[in-house]
Amino acid sequence: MGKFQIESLGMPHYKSPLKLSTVKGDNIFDFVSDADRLVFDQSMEYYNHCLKTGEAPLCLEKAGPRQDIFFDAQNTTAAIVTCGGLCPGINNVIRGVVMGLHYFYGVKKILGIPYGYEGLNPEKGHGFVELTPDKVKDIHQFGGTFLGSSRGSQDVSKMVDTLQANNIDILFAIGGDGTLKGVDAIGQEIKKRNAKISVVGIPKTIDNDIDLIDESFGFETAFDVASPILRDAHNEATGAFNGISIVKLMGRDSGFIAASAALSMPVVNFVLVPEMDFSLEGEKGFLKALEQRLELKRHAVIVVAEGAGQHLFQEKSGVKDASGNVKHKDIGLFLKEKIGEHFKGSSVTIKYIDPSYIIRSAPANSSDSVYCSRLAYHAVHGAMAGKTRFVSSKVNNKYVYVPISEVTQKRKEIDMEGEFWFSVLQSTGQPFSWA
Ligand SMILES: Nc1ncnc2c1ncn2[C@@H]1O[C@H](COP(=O)(O)OP(=O)(O)OP(=O)(O)O)[C@@H](O)[C@H]1O
Ligand SMILES: O=P(O)(O)OC[C@H]1O[C@](O)(CO)[C@@H](O)[C@@H]1O
Ligand SMILES: [Mg+2]
Repeated sequence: MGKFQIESLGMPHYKSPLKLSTVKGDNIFDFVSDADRLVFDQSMEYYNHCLKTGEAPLCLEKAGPRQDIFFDAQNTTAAIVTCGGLCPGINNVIRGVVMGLHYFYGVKKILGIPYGYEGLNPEKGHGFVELTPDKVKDIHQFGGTFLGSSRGSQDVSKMVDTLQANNIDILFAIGGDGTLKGVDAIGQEIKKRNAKISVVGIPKTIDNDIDLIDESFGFETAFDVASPILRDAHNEATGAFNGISIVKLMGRDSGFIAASAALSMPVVNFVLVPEMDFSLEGEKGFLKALEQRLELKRHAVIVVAEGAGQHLFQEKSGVKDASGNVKHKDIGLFLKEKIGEHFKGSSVTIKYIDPSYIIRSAPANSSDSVYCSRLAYHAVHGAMAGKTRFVSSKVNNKYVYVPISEVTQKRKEIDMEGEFWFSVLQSTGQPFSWA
């Protein structure tokens, strides 16, 4: 199977109940065909490479409703699970999937799986929640997840047993890299058993660290919530002679939230992210740069991502969460302590702000709400067509289906040589390099 080729459960043999068109110009949306593809790498360099080598360009399958579908909607049971940390917009996605299944296709039975993959382990005794349009119609107004979530591994084989025992035909998993690896493993087990169950991922993480896709839903809301906190941190810093505000923002291994929040509220003087190597001491160290900044302006705002500067700790964090993710040492408090020691004896006021979970438990902003609905509808169309082990996503600003295995190979990080990071440096005025 070629790269980016979406796996299918079999020949679609039902006609879609959607009254769409197949001709252009009639003002009715056209069904999307599996042959509708979009070139992945749009650079001139890649175009020239393809011309030179005769290679066909790598393409992604366009998302959208198919004319022929795999599942008989009347007899289809779908299920939705949400796993990992909270993220703005989860409820919008749940709502969108339920509405799409019910109103577009007429699917009658939709089950909510409580508390993440735990809910697929009958020994936990969580049961299922029956989801109807009436039950989910208002949930987009709230942050969090209507279904509850969890971390921690579950036996893949047992989870597939549960799907089969409950005649579930489609599983929608809303989650980050771990969830997507999990649902891909479930998909592989389903394939081994030659069962006809479609598994679909909808990438969720405020860290925005899912590879290949433009952005994960909820990320924008997260830095939107962080933005006024930075404004206020700036007020605190300017309110004192040599005032320093340190704000720690989430971002386990990628610093997108810290960097985007700083760009959205351009009062930040230093952004420290996990992708960055920096030292505290020395002529080119962070403390020297901070000293120079205070000398010049008498205040400074520092935004530090949770996973930044872990190399500065003498001992690595040995602590992991239930899913095996490393729980990083507290870089915010560490910085506060080191800055305090460095400026000991001089008149410096340090304010430390840790908004922590506040940025991810908020409801989705308008832009994320739009995004969540569209991702959910596309997930429904792909699943009903019998596609499996794919994520509904946006790449190069277009809605596409991408094999889950392609987005879970590595984590997305800020490119330190890229224009995005350069814009952060232009905004903060911090040194381009710490070496
Ligand atoms: N390779 C895997 N196979 C099966 N299940 C997995 C795998 N990796 C992770 N999981 C499961 O996926 C679930 C969610 O994983 P995790 O806690 O890492 O959150 P996440 O989806 O990555 O979201 P977040 O962005 O909050 O980290 C957990 O129940 C975890 O055990
Ligand atoms: O404390 P929890 O719920 O395990 O989650 C913390 C982690 O989850 C994230 O918010 C991603 O979902 C990370 O930024 C953070 O490191
Ligand atoms: Mg994760």
